[in-house]
Amino acid sequence: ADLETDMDTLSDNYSKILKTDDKAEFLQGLGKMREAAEDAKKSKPPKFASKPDNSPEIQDFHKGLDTLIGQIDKASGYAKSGNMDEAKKEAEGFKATRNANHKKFK
Ligand code: HEM
Repeated sequence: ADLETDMDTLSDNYSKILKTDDKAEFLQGLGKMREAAEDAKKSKPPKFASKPDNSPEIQDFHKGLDTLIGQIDKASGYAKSGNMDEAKKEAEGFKATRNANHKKFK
């Protein structure tokens, strides 16, 4: 998918997971977020469209997505072991990653 579509998928599922306390629904939403974040690595931010893949800008873009993926995996781990409170707390932390990366790349 293109970057905008991946971001819309991140956004839709992020709203869902913040609203639910249902473990299965939470994990399903995180799974879709993870796929979208991985897929986003195939694109470049429009403002850095002409930068090569090995440029500092694109490497830093990938690093931002990997940070989010790491947080998604942590939240999944908590949810799988039944600790929904910790899982939701971890998910709240996605916001800081989103905001920091949007400042640089959006
Ligand atoms: C929970 C995490 C995130 C959410 C919910 C989110 C959501 C969004 C949304 C709703 C948009 C606007 C899409 C549109 O124009 O239709 C957007 C754009 C964008 N986001 Fe994110 N984002 C997240 C994380 C990130 C991360 C980690 C990065 C980079 C490492 C990133 C980079 C961008 C860029 C470059 C755009 C502009 C895309 C374009 O203009 O084509 N986002 N994001």
